[in-house]
Amino acid sequence: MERFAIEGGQPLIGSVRVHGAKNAALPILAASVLAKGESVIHDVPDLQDIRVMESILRSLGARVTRNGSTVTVDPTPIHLTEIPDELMRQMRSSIFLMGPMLARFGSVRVSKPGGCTIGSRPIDLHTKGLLAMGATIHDSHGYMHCKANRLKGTSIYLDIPSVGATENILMAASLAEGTTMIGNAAREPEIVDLANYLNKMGARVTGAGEATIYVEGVSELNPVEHSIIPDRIVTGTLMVAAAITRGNIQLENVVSEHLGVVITKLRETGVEIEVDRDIMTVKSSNRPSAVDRIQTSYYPGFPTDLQAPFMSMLTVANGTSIVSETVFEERFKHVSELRRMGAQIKIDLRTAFIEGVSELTAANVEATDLRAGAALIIAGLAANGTTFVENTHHIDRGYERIEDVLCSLGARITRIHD
Ligand SMILES: CC(=O)N[C@H]1[C@@H](OP(=O)(O)OP(=O)(O)OC[C@H]2O[C@@H](n3ccc(=O)[nH]c3=O)[C@H](O)[C@@H]2O)O[C@H](CO)[C@@H](O)[C@@H]1O
Ligand SMILES: C=C(OP(=O)(O)O)C(=O)O
Repeated sequence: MERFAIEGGQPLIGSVRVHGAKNAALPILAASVLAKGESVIHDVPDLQDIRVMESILRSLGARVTRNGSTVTVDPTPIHLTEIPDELMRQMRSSIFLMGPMLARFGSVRVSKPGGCTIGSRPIDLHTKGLLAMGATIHDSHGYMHCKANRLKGTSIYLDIPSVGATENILMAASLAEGTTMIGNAAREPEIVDLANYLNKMGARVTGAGEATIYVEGVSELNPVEHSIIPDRIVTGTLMVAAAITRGNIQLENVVSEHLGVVITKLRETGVEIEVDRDIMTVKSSNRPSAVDRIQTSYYPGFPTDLQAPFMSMLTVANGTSIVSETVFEERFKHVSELRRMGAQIKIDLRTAFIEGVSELTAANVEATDLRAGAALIIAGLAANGTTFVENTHHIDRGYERIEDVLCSLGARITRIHD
């Protein structure tokens, strides 16, 4: 077991580069099986979830190598179509192999994916989409065996603009016969990055980033080189960390357009933000002001993945803030831990009322999931005393060596191996 020890009270100062986006790299690595030959993907963060994706690809027979942040995948030797249950259970994104494996090899056997416990997270929209394209899915002993000769393009309307379902259908449709229309599609920047990757491979995807996506299927895709977009959630997390510590940081490799609502809300709290091409400066010298309302939503709304980190900052704001979580049913698990540190938060169903206190106090707290863990680190950076955050493995799923990044900005944080 590992935990972080964070000595609070140091303002973050300096400059860091933001790594590539986990949520773009995962579907793109899965999509690499659609091509015949070696794909080269740059700026792939070295994270636990990415290592699991690499292990899944290897377990199927693919050759996967890493050199720095460049990952090369050659799916040519793939000879198995069953994803081992122990790998499926390690993360939600294991389900990303369903669409591309089915489209390329006509068969895939998967069990229910694991992932952060932030809600029920069904996969009905993924399976409905593939069924509509002509796949058969046989459920038995906890496994789903999916088969198809060649998938057929069709019109699919998603009840919810699910990121994962949009991506799975998009990948499957690329090699289907005919045109697929995805209505009420997710519009996240990671969808656009996946579509750009597929189009480089020879796919015909239009409308990615909009609510209706069209995919004209082709019979073959080619391996290509691609660079992953910067991680907007890591960027947002570091912005909030700078704000709560009254710091002054420069973030390199940022796409500010991906963070519109986050920048607006942070400016409302009094944080100064300047953008010069892909460099963002975040500066704060005063106690933040409370915000009237934050409501998580699908892109371009406020990202649910930044709800917990943002809430940490609001615990020390001047006034009462209101934060509603509409995407996942159980994404307030950080609240009880923040209360241990002196935060004053009341919950009414899916809305939190945060009455800002002048100071947080250090405590032993537990990361229950990835972003809850990030939120506790942020709280620890500002708290009086030394905070211990248990269960670092959740945080390692999404932040590459977070303690090194924060230490390079002047934080005092160490990883303890018990
Ligand atoms: C690897 C990755 O990209 N993860 C992100 C992705 O997760 P993920 O793709 O799992 O999230 P979805 O967009 O699918 O989920 C949104 C909502 O739709 C529901 N739903 C989803 C699929 C389905 O078949 N049926 C269904 O009911 C979910 O329970 C949830 O309430 O988008 C989430 C929402 O922005 C982010 O928090 C995750 O960081
Ligand atoms: C919930 C997240 O990831 P995943 O969908 O991989 O569980 C996240 O990145 O915050």
